[in-house]
Parts: sequence; structure tokens; C-alpha cells
Amino acid sequence: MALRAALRTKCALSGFLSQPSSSSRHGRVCASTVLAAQQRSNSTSSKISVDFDQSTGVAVMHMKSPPVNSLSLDFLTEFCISLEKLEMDKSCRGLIITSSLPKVFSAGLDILEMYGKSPESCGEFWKAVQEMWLKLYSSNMVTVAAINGSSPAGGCLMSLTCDYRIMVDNPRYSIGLNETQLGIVAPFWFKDTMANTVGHRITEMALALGMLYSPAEALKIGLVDQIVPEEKLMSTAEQAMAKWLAIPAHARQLTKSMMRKPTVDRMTSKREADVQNFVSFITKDAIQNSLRVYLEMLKKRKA
Ligand SMILES: CCCCC/C=C\CCCC/C=C/C(=O)SCCNC(=O)CCNC(=O)[C@H](O)C(C)(C)COP(=O)(O)OP(=O)(O)OC[C@H]1O[C@@H](n2cnc3c(N)ncnc32)[C@H](O)[C@@H]1OP(=O)(O)O
Repeated sequence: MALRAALRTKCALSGFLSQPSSSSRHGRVCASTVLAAQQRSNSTSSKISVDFDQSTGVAVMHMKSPPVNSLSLDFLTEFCISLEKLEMDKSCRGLIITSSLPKVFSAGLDILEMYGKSPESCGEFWKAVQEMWLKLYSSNMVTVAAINGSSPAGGCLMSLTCDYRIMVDNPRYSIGLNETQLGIVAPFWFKDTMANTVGHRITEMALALGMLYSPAEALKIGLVDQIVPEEKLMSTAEQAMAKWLAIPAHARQLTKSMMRKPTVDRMTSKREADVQNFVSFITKDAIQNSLRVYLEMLKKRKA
């Protein structure tokens, strides 16, 4: 509810996909300049910026929340607002999600939202995570993840909700659902999303061992669909997008729904119970202790 209220307030306040400003009132301008301005629009919030090209119907969402694009409540709220607005804009048919930060696509859920927080805060946070997943996994748009850095846990989940994943081929980057390494457990809908992509057995091993894969390994098991040099990432994403957009929209959307609906329905039917489960699990002393140790390890590794 809090997320919905925040969405309503922010939607009312912010002028997303702001109307392209016409420069014509400043005198004569080149027609192509005006056309270009009319065809592109840009929206920026503190953690997300969106470039929308009306001539292609494709928006690029840049995650820009230093240091690691962790999925905090604020981040998720902004993300969902952006997504909802794109979804409502009938001229927007495709979305590419990428990071503006060097080396990191997204570090996954913000651990500080789960550590030392009240049950109420944890519950609100979890609802926002559910909302992000639901919106992305059931989006009518073609969604492409352009993964230009590491993408553990919630970052991997975000990528998995997209229709197509392209990752930069840099062995320093990794991707996977590594929750067990933090002493926590990926919920059933994280597991379902991964199993729908790479199959049951690979998911079982990956989740149990908290596996993080290099781009080449991720390609091998089908966790990503393509790996490319950094400089080719966006052009490859645009090419993939064009291929998906060439399919008649209703046929593509119905097919997506047919493939994903059982997973979406399973989650939505258990949504409330899932929040309760998360809150009671994450607030346990033993789990809080595991998160503390993990956070300390992150800090030590840095030192
Ligand atoms: C049985 C019922 C079950 C019910 C459900 C119950 C359970 C809960 C399930 C919860 C599912 C959780 C999903 C998640 O996404 S958990 C988050 C997992 N994420 C990670 O493990 C990533 C950790 N981070 C890293 O590995 C690295 O930071 C990196 C992303 C590879 C980037 O490396 P680098 O560029 O070297 O950056 P630093 O490591 O130096 O980090 C910079 C600062 O950022 C802080 N940080 C990093 N990740 C996070 C994060 N996820 N949340 C919050 N903060 C993060 C890091 O500590 C540094 O902070 P500092 O500057 O203050 O030291």
C-alpha cells in the first residue's frame, strides 16, 4: 500500500517523459532539429534516468544509484514509477535496462533494507521487491537487459525478468542467485523465474551453492542469451530489440503471457503470505547475524 501511495504521489508530482521543449519560439530552427527533439524525450529522477526514442518506440532505462545500484526501497519506488509510465505510454514498445555505473549492473537487494530494520519496514521493502518483479515479468513491452557489470541476486532476478539478456564479456563480472552465500534463501518466485530460464537441475545446484557465474559460464547454461564486448553492448541490445519488435505485438504478448502466467499467478496468489514469510525469516536473530557477517565481509574485502 505504501508503495502504491508513493507511486501515486510521485506520479502526480513528476512530469515523466517530459514533453520535448520546442525551440521554435526562439526563432527559426532546422526542421530536422525539431523533429529529432520531438522524437526523443528524457526523464531523470535521482536513481533512474530514461531516454525514450519515439521514432523507434524504444526506451533505455539507466540505473544510476552509486555505489552499486542496490535495490533500496527508494530505488524500487522510482524504478516502478518509471516502468509504469512507460507501460502506460502506448508508443513505448520496448525497454532496454542498463547501468550508468562502471562495473556493476546491480548489486541486488539493498542489504541495509533487511538488516536492523523493523518488521514493518521489512514488509514495505518486500512489497516493493514483489512489485518490481511483477511489473517487469508481466510487462507488455519487449524487455532487454543490457548487463554491463556484476549482477548478483536481486540484480540477476531483474535480468531474468526480461525477455532477453545480453552481458558484457568481462570475466571480472558475475551473475547468479547467490543468496545462500549470505545465509538467506531465494524465495520460490526467484527460484521459479530462474528455473523457467535455465531448467530445474541447473537452478537447484545454482541456488544450493549460491553460484555466481562468469559471462561465459552464464552463456553456457542459458542464464544470459549473448555475451559481447563492452563497446558492442548497446548496439547489440538495439538489434535484439528490433528482432523482437518485428513480431506482431499481440502474438508476442499472448505468447509471453502464456509462458509466464502460471508463475505470475502462483506468486500473486501467495503474495501476502510471502510478505509474512519474508518478514519472519529476515528478522530472525540467526539471519540478522548472517547478514551482519556478510556486510562485514564486504567491507573487509574492500579494505
Ligand atoms: C524459506 C523462506 C524464505 C523466504 C524469503 C526470505 C529471504 C530473503 C530473500 C532475500 C533475497 C535477497 C536477494 C538479494 O539481492 S541480497 C543482496 C545480494 N547481493 C550481493 O551479495 C552483492 C554484494 N556486493 C558485491 O558483491 C559487490 O559490492 C559488487 C556488486 C560485486 C560490486 O563490487 P565493488 O564495485 O568492488 O563494490 P564494493 O563491494 O566495494 O561495494 C561498494 C559499497 O556498496 C556496498 N554494497 C555492496 N552491495 C550491497 C548491497 N547489495 N546492499 C547494500 N550495500 C551494498 C558495500 O558494502 C560498499 O559499501 P561501503 O562503501 O560503505 O564500504
